[in-house]
Amino acid sequence: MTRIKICGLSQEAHVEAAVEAGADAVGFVFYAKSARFVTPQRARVLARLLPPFVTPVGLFVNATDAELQAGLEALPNMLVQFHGDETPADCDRTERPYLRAAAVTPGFDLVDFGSRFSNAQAILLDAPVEGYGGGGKVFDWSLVPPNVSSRLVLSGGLSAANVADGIARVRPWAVDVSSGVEVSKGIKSADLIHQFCRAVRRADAELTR
Ligand SMILES: O=C(O)c1ccccc1N[C@@H]1O[C@H](COP(=O)(O)O)[C@@H](O)[C@H]1O
Repeated sequence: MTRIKICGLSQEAHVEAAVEAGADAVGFVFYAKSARFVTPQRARVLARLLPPFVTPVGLFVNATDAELQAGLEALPNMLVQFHGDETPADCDRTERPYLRAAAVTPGFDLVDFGSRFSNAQAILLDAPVEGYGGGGKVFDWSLVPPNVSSRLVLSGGLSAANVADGIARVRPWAVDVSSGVEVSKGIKSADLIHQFCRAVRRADAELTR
């Protein structure tokens, strides 16, 4: 079963929609330059709506120790997503479970990346975009080698229309979406969140037939 993360939430209604739709994780963007930025205090309010077994994820881009600490104080049970230029040592700073994002370009060596970030719970594959992420761009899925030992989260330009294809080709542990469930940059749609989660479930059902 492919796990689902809905990222970049800033409104109560969309956190509720993600939970109702069956998302396994919801992401809060602690990167001030993002259109989806929320303060740790706001994320804390939103995360109170989460039931057990739905994981809050805090997304950081080249954060300072103080920024990381503020996020962790607001959401002590969060999974950390490093989506910038962080080194393995940067990611190990918090001693917390984390996802490490990688921009996939021709020549990208996923095996080497996975062994450098061996403490990551999963490697999150994204397209190279300006502003580090959340660009709604799909990368070339054929660049992902088969049978990599790292757990993979597929992201980058996913939507209800293409997520089944992505799952069939990459066979990721989880998928992550932001732009593809928005009506405009930073504005989520409960309807699109539901459509996305239904498309993932259909894709899983198709693969087990
Ligand atoms: O969402 C953002 O604004 C963002 C900013 C900086 C780094 C990452 C960001 N989001 C992550 O980018 C990927 C792909 O998103 P999209 O579906 O293509 O819009 C996803 O992992 C988001 O969590």
